[in-house]
Amino acid sequence: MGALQLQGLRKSFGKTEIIKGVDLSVQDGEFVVFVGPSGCGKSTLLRMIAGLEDVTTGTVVLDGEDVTNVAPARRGIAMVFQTYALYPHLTVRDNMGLALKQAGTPRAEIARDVDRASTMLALDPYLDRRPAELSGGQRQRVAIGRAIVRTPKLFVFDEPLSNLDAALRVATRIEIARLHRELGATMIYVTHDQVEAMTLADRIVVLRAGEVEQVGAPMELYNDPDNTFVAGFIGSPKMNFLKGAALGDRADTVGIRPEHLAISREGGTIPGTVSHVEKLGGETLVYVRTEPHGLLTVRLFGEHDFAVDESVGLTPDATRVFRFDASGRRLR
Ligand SMILES: Nc1ncnc2c1ncn2[C@@H]1O[C@H](COP(=O)(O)OP(=O)(O)OP(=O)(O)O)[C@@H](O)[C@H]1O
Repeated sequence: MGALQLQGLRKSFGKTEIIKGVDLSVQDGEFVVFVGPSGCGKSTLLRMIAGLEDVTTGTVVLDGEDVTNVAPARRGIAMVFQTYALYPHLTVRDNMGLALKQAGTPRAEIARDVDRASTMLALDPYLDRRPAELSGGQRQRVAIGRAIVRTPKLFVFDEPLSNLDAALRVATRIEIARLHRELGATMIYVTHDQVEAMTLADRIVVLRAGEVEQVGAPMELYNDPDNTFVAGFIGSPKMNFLKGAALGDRADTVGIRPEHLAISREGGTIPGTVSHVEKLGGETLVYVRTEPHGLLTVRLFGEHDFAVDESVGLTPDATRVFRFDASGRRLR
């Protein structure tokens, strides 16, 4: 139940091709996250899977069935969006049970399924309220509950947490991870949030301008990126890119993560000047102006007192550098 194959998927709006040939196989029960810069086509791809957007060429296969031309409601896919799209005049209970009611499900069965979902999502105390009487996080839980009661083959989520404040985002993220474990359902999730992608995904799909750059488990992408794009996109703060020639390195570009760049007042391989310091509590980020590499980021654990305009030296941990050729491809 819930295996998905995308084969040669393409999508054009007018003359502009937005999705440029995507092949992807998602296993039953897998949690796959789409990430990529704004406008790269994440939502469009998700909407093509759900049937909300026509496919220009290619096929969508769900559970072994070609659903490319099947209407959204008949695909067995439940969708959760950034905006909750709840019916304001219906109670939480009725919002959650509506799809089942419309499908002609017997009343007792609806009540049982709604109760089960509401218990999973800790919504029991709110079943008789209307959406206006709920917080944003509670509303999003109702939208998720509405998806669960349909026992879909596949869940698709389009930035479901981006309207929530920081604390609620964390709580709801953990709930989604738990739901995935409990339901064992296939989930496809679009986000621009690094932490959501890293913590929720079994595999992350990195998209760039309508094409797949790399697919892999979060730590695989972090530890073994194929190119400068993936290396720069996965990880926050992002990887530093240095000029190989200036370091006497055979590579065009040398990548080093901020946590693998040592900083010292006594000097180092790369001289520079502190341009800015951010103390985040548990860690300190020091931004250092260098020649010819530009602004580099150093990540230190704990609190550190580097001052703006101070002269420092940076030294990359030689065992943690990534090498890339002039086209950005990884040299292994
Ligand atoms: N209905 C449409 N007509 C024309 N162009 C569209 C349409 N929908 C999306 N696009 C374009 O397709 C591209 C991809 O959009 P999409 O919403 O899929 O990107 P995204 O990766 O989800 O971006 P974001 O992270 O900003 O939400 C964008 O350039 C967008 O302007």
